Amino acid sequence: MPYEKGDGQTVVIALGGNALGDTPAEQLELVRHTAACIVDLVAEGVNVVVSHGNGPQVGMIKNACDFAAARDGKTPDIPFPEAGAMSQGYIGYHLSQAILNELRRRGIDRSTANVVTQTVVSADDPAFENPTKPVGAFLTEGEARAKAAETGYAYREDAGRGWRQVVASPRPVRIVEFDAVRDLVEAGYIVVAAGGGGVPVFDRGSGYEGVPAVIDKDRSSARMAADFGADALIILTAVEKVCVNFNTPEQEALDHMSVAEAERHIADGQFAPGSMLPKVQACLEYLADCPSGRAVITSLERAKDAIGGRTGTVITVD
Ligand SMILES: Nc1ncnc2c1ncn2[C@@H]1O[C@H](COP(=O)(O)OP(=O)(O)O)[C@@H](O)[C@H]1O
Ligand SMILES: NC(=O)OP(=O)(O)O
Repeated sequence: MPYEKGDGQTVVIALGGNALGDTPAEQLELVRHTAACIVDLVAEGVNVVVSHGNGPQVGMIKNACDFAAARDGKTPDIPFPEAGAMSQGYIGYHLSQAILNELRRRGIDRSTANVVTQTVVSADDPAFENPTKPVGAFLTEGEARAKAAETGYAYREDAGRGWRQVVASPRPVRIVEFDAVRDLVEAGYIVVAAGGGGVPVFDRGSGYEGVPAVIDKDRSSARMAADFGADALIILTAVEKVCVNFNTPEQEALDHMSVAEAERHIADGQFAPGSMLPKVQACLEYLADCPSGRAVITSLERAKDAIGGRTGTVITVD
């Protein structure tokens, strides 16, 4: 099936933690399923840009490097932005390989491109004063307190699930490699970009400089979707639809929200901070810049049906 330039809609997909898992072996297994869901869209003629999270992975890489350095005294210190770039390479490699294998299995003549991406953030972003983004593995409170004393890193309780290291999560201002991503998409590649939100960098005028932080991948995906003027931003997570009164007997799944309705639900505290709230906020950021667009939150498994308008929670301006 040869690629025809310009056919189909362009969508930016943000992959949640359930698409990747927590260990290399788990990830290699899970991305086969993830790739099948992505190639379902490619087969429908959709031009796909894929972004993904990296919280567990960047924490794993940084922790392994810190452990090795403390143990052998020879492994160099690996700064956080470098660990973020490594996480993009590691996850992008698995995703890209799985997509290529699925394309080959279906006889679709397309290829992938991974772009290790930098994202400009602002030095005066208040997020630097208040670390909120969980990275790495879950710990007990005792383990977290011991780690904090040993390393000076910040740890917090994460939604009743355990304790995790937290780092600053500044707002994405600009995707540095956006022009390259656009050219690759226009040339017919399935592009993996802005993984982990992109490595956060300051633009010092004289050059870029890495920053120890993790940008929310849904917000960077929204930035990229707006820059594309994409037909849709698709946020894939573990639930088919956004709910009000989530996890209560009154839970109600939403098929559609206007921006005004979404803002009302946010004001009512319907979406949990650190999980669903940033996803809905990312959708609103995309729609603010791209008012004719469509933002969709759904599960990985229902991505194809959601593109076809058959499920998911769709958010539009009206
Ligand atoms: N109002 C809500 N409606 C639906 N899901 C919600 C809501 N509030 C919180 N959630 C939870 O948020 C999760 C998505 O957040 P999270 O797991 O952090 O995302 P990611 O898929 O990016 O890793 C859902 O799987 C669900 O368990
Ligand atoms: N960068 C990012 O948003 O990662 P998670 O989705 O794993 O939190």
